[in-house]
Amino acid sequence: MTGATIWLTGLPSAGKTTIAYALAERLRAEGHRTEVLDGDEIREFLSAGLGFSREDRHTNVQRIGFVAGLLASHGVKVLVPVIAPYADSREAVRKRHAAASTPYLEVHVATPVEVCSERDVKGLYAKQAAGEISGLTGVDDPYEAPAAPDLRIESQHQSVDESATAVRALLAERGVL
Ligand SMILES: Nc1ncnc2c1ncn2[C@@H]1O[C@H](COP(=O)(O)OS(=O)(=O)O)[C@@H](OP(=O)(O)O)[C@H]1O
Ligand SMILES: Nc1ncnc2c1ncn2[C@@H]1O[C@H](COP(=O)(O)OP(=O)(O)O)[C@@H](O)[C@H]1O
Repeated sequence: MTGATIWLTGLPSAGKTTIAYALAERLRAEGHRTEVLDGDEIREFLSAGLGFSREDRHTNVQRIGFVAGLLASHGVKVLVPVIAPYADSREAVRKRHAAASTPYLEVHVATPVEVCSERDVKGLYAKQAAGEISGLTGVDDPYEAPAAPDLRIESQHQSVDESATAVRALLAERGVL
């Protein structure tokens, strides 16, 4: 079975987690070994204690990239719904996968910040607006959008099912399925 890391990058509430779990369910039903490395879970365990400074986000992304690469090298389809706001952090993960000849695909869930802040799944945009938190990605903290992702998803114009189908089609096109 061909393994791969599929990184879903984008702003909070863009739809990364929802798409990852929807696709994971489908891939598992088709018999593919699949894992989701959810940012929130990782921050509770593997990256416990890390915050949201540039340095901590970089460390978080490198740790997740390392684990994803290991799993992928053993034939697992690894879905990674993690913001990964810095281009150099993502590039380092991509390079390590390339060095190990492990497939790596980058999906930009490119939902505009206006839509994300309306969805506000975790209430973070409201908290930032109320001055209760700062350093929120895409609002008062940087998000460096990928210049050339393998796929760009505009989740504001499609259903979850359509978004998951688009990512699945990318995997098929790149010979990962
Ligand atoms: N300041 C700030 N900025 C961005 N996100 C914040 C922040 N504080 C908490 N959160 C919540 O933590 C989740 C982001 O963690 P990640 O590990 O995906 O981010 S990162 O790649 O390390 O930047 C992210 O999850 P998602 O909403 O699923 O993206 C947020 O809910
Ligand atoms: N096409 C779509 N893809 C993904 N999520 C969507 C889509 N359309 C609407 N949504 C909604 O947007 C929200 C995205 O939340 P979530 O997946 O937690 O975002 P993130 O993981 O990027 O923070 C969910 O409530 C989801 O139902």
